[in-house]
Amino acid sequence: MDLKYSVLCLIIPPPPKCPCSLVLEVVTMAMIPLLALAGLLFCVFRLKYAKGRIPPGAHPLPGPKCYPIVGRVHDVPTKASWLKFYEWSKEYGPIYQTEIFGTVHVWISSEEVAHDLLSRRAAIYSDRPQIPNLPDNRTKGEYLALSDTWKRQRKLANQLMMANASLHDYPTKERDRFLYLFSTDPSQYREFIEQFTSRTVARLTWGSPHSAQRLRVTTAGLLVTISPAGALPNVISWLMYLPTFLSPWKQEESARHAMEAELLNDNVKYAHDRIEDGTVQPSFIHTFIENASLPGGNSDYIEEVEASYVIGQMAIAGALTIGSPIQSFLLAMLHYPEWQRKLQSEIDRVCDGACPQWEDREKLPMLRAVVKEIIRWRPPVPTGIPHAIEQDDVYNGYFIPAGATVHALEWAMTRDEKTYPNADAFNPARWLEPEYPTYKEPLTVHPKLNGFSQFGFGRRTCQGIPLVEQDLYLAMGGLAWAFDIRKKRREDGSEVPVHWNDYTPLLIAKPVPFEFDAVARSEETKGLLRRMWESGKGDDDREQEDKVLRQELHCNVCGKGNDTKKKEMGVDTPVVDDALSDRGSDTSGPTNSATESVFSLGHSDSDACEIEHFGLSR
Ligand code: HEM
Repeated sequence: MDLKYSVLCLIIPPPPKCPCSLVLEVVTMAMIPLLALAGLLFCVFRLKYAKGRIPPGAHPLPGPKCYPIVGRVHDVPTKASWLKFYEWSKEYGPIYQTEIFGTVHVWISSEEVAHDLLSRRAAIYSDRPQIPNLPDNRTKGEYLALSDTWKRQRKLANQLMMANASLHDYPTKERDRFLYLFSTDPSQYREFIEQFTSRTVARLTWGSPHSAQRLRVTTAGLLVTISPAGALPNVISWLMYLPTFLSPWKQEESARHAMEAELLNDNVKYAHDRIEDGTVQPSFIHTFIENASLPGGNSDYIEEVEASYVIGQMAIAGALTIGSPIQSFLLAMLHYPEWQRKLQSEIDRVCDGACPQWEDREKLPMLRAVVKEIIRWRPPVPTGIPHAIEQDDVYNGYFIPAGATVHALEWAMTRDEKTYPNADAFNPARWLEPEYPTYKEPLTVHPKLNGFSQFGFGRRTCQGIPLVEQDLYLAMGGLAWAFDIRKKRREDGSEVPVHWNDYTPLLIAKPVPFEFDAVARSEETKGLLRRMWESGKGDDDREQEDKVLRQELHCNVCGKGNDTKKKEMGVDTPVVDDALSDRGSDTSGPTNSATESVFSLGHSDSDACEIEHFGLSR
């Protein structure tokens, strides 16, 4: 409970209670132990039932000894849980199981086993588990669940991606805008990166970046909702049976869900309005609406409201993920300056002093190798996105019960020394030189992201790879072209240390903040960056630009005007409104406990500040 509230309660006695609320309180108090007991019995029953089904000759999977009911929950750290699961894989092998509160979790740490099960036996390994804190994720059809639904929805997502395969010039425009903003204040790197990824995907999905900030808020909330380290019911699953009035998690999720629904509806309406006034821009929603009106078009098998969720999930997935490798890139450049120099010299030679464009990609294998190596070195989804198995199965003599949650442990796969010698080192050469097992020709095509283990297995693989590839290539290429990224130095000349592998704990892991200097590589670059912002900014940036030029920035919530902000930053640089939020990477969340939540409704000043900045009220 809030400390201020507890203190207030001591000073001011609460008002006398009405009989109705007393009855409610008594019923509530009586229900909690009953629900707890029912939950525990349910867990015991599920596990006993699963064990009773092991066919003759098969054995349970190896794994750490599990205690009744809780399993090994006490052993799983809230921070960097993937390191613990990786440690167990070294002890118990490439496939092992743990139990947590009645659910069997199967952990796969070898690509070969993942392909054997998730790809070759995809017919029974392609379901998604229920997310306890998102209880209707499997039934409602909003989050790609249940086989008929996800097959239909994936088909639509593929069609929309193919119809917009060029991605138009959205990634380039947004990259150009991002580089300039970054040059104004590199310490706001998380904010500017999140703006870049959410604006790009908002343009691609809805034809305009105007709702990118709302997308970030609802996405931050969804990440907490679905992450094991985000909301307690995801660990203690029987908490999902608490009625809404007793469950703060359900209350938060339903507020977030309402905001998400509003965002999706607004964007569909926006597309219809722009079609009507003749100013529509290419996007997934536009493709859907256009096709739906054709005979045999999309509306024959999918309704607009369902399509708005398919498209919305693409927007959410895009806003959630791509920022992680861009931040990891900055971290890698600080630890491996020699690779920064090599990358810069490839870009300078091939592009003749210009910023790399998507059309240059065939001639820039090192840049593509850096992109892929960043994802290998610091996997953005280190524990993978779980599948669920629909029928009992036996693999190499081991029994895997129906309903088990199956995790492709991406972190462990990237540490496999046979495939990635000296796996802890950031080494793009492993994709470029024939002596490495991962080398593949021709270098005009390889390395590329398609087919990489880090985007999943079987029928549920990531559907956003073309966008990831282009966004990362442009952002990392642009940063290397424009800046020298260096460790910060204190007044006495000593270096400010930068962490090596300290990442946020939610499903999408991002580096915790670190300090660095980013210096434009030449005076000419500075001028070019300003001109690139001019071409990258959208109509919606006019207001922001006015503020930049007039230096009239002001934070509505914390009350800090531009002077205060400039003083804090110690510089005389223009900043934009968005940049005032101190929660740039909150899609990954600062939590280090399963009970702390990034998205605690109205709980912290910075939440309130962000919501106000984004023009939201809940
Ligand atoms: C660095 C960026 C990204 C990474 C590392 C990543 C990784 C993943 C992984 C591991 C999965 C689960 C695969 C499986 O279950 O086997 C997944 C699913 C998915 N991704 Fe991505 N992703 C990224 C970006 C994106 C983007 C930009 C989009 C959309 C524009 C996207 C759309 C999706 C969708 C829709 C699914 C769900 C597919 C399903 O459930 O059938 N992802 N992604």
